[in-house]
Amino acid sequence: MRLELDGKSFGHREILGRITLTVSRGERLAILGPSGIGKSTLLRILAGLDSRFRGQLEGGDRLALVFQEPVLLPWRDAIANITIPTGCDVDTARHWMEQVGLSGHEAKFPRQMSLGQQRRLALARAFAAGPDILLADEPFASLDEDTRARMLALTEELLTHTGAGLVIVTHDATEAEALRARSLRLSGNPAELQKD
Ligand SMILES: Nc1ncnc2c1ncn2[C@@H]1O[C@H](COP(=O)(O)OP(=O)(O)OP(=O)(O)O)[C@@H](O)[C@H]1O
Repeated sequence: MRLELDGKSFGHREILGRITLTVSRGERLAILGPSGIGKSTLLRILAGLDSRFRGQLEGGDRLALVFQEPVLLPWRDAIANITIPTGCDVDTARHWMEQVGLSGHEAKFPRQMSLGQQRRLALARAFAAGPDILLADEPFASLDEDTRARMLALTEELLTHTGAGLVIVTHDATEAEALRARSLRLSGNPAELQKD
């Protein structure tokens, strides 16, 4: 995918300036920057969730999204939480649950799972969609250190295994390192991207 952004504003406030970004399969990119600078706004534009910007987005890639909140279907069990949104079959859903270490939890409802397990389920759902590029907005925030380290290692492994590309928004440069992602930093007003 390629984004050529000339600018993005909310009302009269110019949030993002000129930004050019290209990401393909196998490439990993981390977007760093302080709270409120426009990281999530940029990711939403890349995801096609916000089309009210000046510039051009060239797509064609299959995308999957992971957010800070797992955003699961509360009245469906774990397997259905993968099959319904992705359209994959039950065997594929089981395979991805196994990949993220959730074998045996297939019939559980989200509320019966810990936050770490729910996040892993959201990750399994994302990979079950067979994405060319995974777009992730702070998916490891507010996890305890051990769970965070395990989730980072798991995500790195699955990216390598599937060859999917990554754009991750994070406050934390160590996450970019753990994921072997190239770091770019949003700064300025309106914000632009600089090499970290
Ligand atoms: N829908 C909206 N309407 C108006 N202003 C918005 C909207 N969404 C975001 N903003 C503003 O745009 C700016 C950038 O927000 P954004 O959520 O992209 O920042 P962020 O870098 O992701 O922050 P954080 O790290 O805290 O999540 C903020 O000042 C925010 O208040």
